[in-house]
Amino acid sequence: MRLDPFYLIVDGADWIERLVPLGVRLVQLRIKGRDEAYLRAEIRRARETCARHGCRLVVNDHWRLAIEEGCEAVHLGQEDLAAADRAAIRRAGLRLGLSSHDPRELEAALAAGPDYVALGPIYPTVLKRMTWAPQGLDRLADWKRRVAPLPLVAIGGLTPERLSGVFEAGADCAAVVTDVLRHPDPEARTRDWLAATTVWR
Ligand SMILES: Cc1ncc(COP(=O)(O)OP(=O)(O)O)c(N)n1
Ligand SMILES: Cc1nc(C(=O)O)sc1CCOP(=O)(O)O
Ligand SMILES: [Mg+2]
Repeated sequence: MRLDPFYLIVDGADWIERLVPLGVRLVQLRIKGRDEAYLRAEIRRARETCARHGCRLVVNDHWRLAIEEGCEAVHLGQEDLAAADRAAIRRAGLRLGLSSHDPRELEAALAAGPDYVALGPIYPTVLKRMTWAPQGLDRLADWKRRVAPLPLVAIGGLTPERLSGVFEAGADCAAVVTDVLRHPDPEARTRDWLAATTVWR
């Protein structure tokens, strides 16, 4: 699986309608704490928008809905993975991205046969409470050696200014939430990310 180097993560289909038309090629819909009807409607809208704009959509957590809505990819954390029906995910032809935060989780992720592996948080993140200290770039380089030839996604506290370090350490792709969604001008920041990742595309 070849990943675009810019992986935008958003919490609603409205964001996808705003930002994907700017040229985003890889987006994750990450919605927490909503009921199934809401999630299904959001996934459907996101899928339609992404299909129109040639953007790959990854659904976070909700693999059953992703299958039912004919999506292409899901991202699961370790607890999500333990509870998921991997055979059903594979039968549906879904691509699978997995989180990892330590060597034990990396081993479990690789054993599940993913299409990419994510490592985080590379830098401190304000998005969610994490029990792991920032991993840093040396850890990322170590992960690259263990994960290749699968693509490696870096996540956590990333900004355009931090991208060269992250890609030079071995990441194939950089995922972001806060730096774009909480920017005063998310459209302009999305363009900054697209420009900053051009050289890695
Ligand atoms: C690309 C990417 N990497 C890591 C995560 C985190 O997934 P998870 O550990 O399941 O945590 P939540 O995002 O569900 O809170 C991700 N979503 N995407
Ligand atoms: C959702 C998520 N998962 C992480 C992990 O390490 O698995 S770090 C993270 C937050 C990423 O958001 P931001 O770009 O705002 O720091
Ligand atoms: Mg999850």
